[in-house]
Amino acid sequence: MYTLEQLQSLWNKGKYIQVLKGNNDLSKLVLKTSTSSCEIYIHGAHITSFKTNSVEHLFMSEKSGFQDMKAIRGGVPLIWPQFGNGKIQTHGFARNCDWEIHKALVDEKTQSVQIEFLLRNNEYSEKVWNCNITSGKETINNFHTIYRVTLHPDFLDLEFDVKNTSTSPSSNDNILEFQLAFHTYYQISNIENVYVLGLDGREYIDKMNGHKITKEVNDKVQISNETDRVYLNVVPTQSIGKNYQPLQLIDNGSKTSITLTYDYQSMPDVVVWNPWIEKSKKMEDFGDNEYQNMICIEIGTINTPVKLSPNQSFQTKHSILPSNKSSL
Ligand SMILES: O=P(O)(O)OC[C@H]1O[C@H](O)[C@H](O)[C@@H](O)[C@@H]1O
Repeated sequence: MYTLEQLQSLWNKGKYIQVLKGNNDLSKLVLKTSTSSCEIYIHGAHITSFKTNSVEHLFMSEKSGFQDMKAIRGGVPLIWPQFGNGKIQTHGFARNCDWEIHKALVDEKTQSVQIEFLLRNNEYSEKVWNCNITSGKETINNFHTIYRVTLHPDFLDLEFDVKNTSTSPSSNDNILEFQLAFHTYYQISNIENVYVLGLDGREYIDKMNGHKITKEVNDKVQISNETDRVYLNVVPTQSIGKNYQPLQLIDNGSKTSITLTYDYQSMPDVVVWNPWIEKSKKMEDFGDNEYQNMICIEIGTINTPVKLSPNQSFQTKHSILPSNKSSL
């Protein structure tokens, strides 16, 4: 475990990258370009702020704890290797543990700043997360995971790479199986003012209605009650018979929009979540009325987990592109 001073001497890069003391004395990285900024906690490799032209795009709960082994509420929690409930803790452990800083790069030509985090199997993961193997005996999952965050002057790139580092000779054994989601909380003027484009005609698992598979019939998806849906295969296809509409969050209150692009092959699912009134009251680390100022649009691979044989790798990418105010 590095001290703040050690992290600063290793990773500070002039005006572009600074390691600072964040909430509850946890260390955070502050990335800056001429027009944008981003803050990332080492705890969970958790992005807590992304601004372009001084406008904040991410919602953070005022009641979020910043505690060891707990997730931060808001920003971009990284959900890996499990989404929701399952064999290990809800939404996996990547959001609850400290990541290693692996690389820091400043590209003056493209005006971008990049941080690379690394997570490998560790004492904790080895205790809680075993492989499914065919030969009977359970073994630990061996993995090498890279999370790359690149801040550009007007958008943010998130890349996630996983390698199964098991040395098992049999490809049927030691399969690394996981789900993944970028569980992003967007800051909005008010839930009444927003809608999501790009989901029309898609099927979704409606977690508020017994996981019923339902077809989205709205061009504009608006939220007016507790919403918890996993949209499936949100991949552009000809069969829809309409022009391709990218996934977009429109806020008519602030007159802004955010376009979300992602690698459809590796991350075909999109979650839309808002806890609404009753659930907000039950969540300890979330304000009673904060549901009005956030919406989660989560890109991931949830319905079909990824399975990697020993030595196989997985790579994916997601970008968050805010518009200029004038574009609406
Ligand atoms: O409270 P958390 O573990 O962070 O989960 C918050 C929410 O995350 C996702 O969006 C799930 O679809 C929801 O079912 C869950 O309530």
